[in-house]
Amino acid sequence: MTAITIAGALKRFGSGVAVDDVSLDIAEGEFVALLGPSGCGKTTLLRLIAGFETLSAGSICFGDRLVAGEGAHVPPEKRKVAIVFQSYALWPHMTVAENVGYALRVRGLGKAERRIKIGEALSAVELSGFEARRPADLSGGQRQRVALARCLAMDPAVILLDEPLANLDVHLRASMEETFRAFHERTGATMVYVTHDQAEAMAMADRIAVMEKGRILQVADPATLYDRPTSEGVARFVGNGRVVDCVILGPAGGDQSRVQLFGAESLVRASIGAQASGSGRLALKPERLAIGESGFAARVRKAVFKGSHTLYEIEPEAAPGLLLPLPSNERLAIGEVVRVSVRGGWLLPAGAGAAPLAEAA
Ligand SMILES: Nc1ncnc2c1ncn2[C@@H]1O[C@H](COP(=O)(O)OP(=O)(O)OP(=O)(O)O)[C@@H](O)[C@H]1O
Repeated sequence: MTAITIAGALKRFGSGVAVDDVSLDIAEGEFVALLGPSGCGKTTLLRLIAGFETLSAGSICFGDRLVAGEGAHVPPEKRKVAIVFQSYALWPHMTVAENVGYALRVRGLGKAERRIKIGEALSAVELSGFEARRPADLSGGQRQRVALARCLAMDPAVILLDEPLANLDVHLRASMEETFRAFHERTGATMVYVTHDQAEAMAMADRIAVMEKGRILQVADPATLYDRPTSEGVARFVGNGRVVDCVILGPAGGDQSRVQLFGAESLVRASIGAQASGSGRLALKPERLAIGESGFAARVRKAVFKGSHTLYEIEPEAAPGLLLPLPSNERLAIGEVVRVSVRGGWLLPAGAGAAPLAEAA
């Protein structure tokens, strides 16, 4: 397996910049997701890693080996990368075993060796016994697992995945997330996974790079991205967050600060770079708001029953026109005024930037 070092990667298409000065270190055996809205440059970055695009500036190394940049461009077939796309691109006339073993045959491996590698690869995706089936006789999820087995049999240094679950229905996606996770644990492969679906990225990746307009806004493990965003863009994009104005009253010990929010005082978490006083920007996740006895006053404006809970939209009395999502099991009437407390708001670092990123899907 191979570490990937991307340094100052730039990709221009004509006058447009698709990937803008991206630096990212991916450790050997790490599972990194590239997450962001449509057009943010994640597929282009993946294609640069694969070698399908040439860099306009910067460099990419696999381990110690320079594969792109400084006049070098190692072609895709020499990079030992395997790619899994949305469309599985299986040969319909070949059996599962033939599909998985095709590239091995082209490479000149003998029959016995091929059989072993095919067996191992199919076992890694839990498809042992499916060798003789044809793609038409498989479900969508099984086909995607054959595509995974095919790339595994190639013994790749790096596995790149471009929205591989986009064509599958919701139930299948959940079970395929499990398959990818198990596959990663079992193989220890270095994996880079492109998606615009944050739940998918959160469920699988060791770290997530959130991209916007060709740049990486933040790279962190899923919990850090969710709880400690460093920019307004990430705070909004991840976990359907909202960013609101508050007044910082002062530190409250540890990483806590006291803030005035919609006319009530709250304890929130603060980053090291957060200001000690003055006006601040507070990141709120819907499930960190709770209806109770204390807190700011807000009017219930909308209610959508979701089965396990009801998703309310509340309008703080101190901020007319601002609607905040709040999931709750309480039964509240539209128009009712409630008290809302903040549990675990996150005071953004000063200068976190107000660049808007498309709301999460
Ligand atoms: N071959 C190309 N020629 C010109 N512009 C391109 C080319 N490929 C990508 N772009 C542009 O580069 C930007 C980034 O595209 P890219 O496909 O990397 O985004 P993405 O985040 O993967 O989006 P999506 O999720 O929609 O696939 C877009 O503005 C796109 O139009």
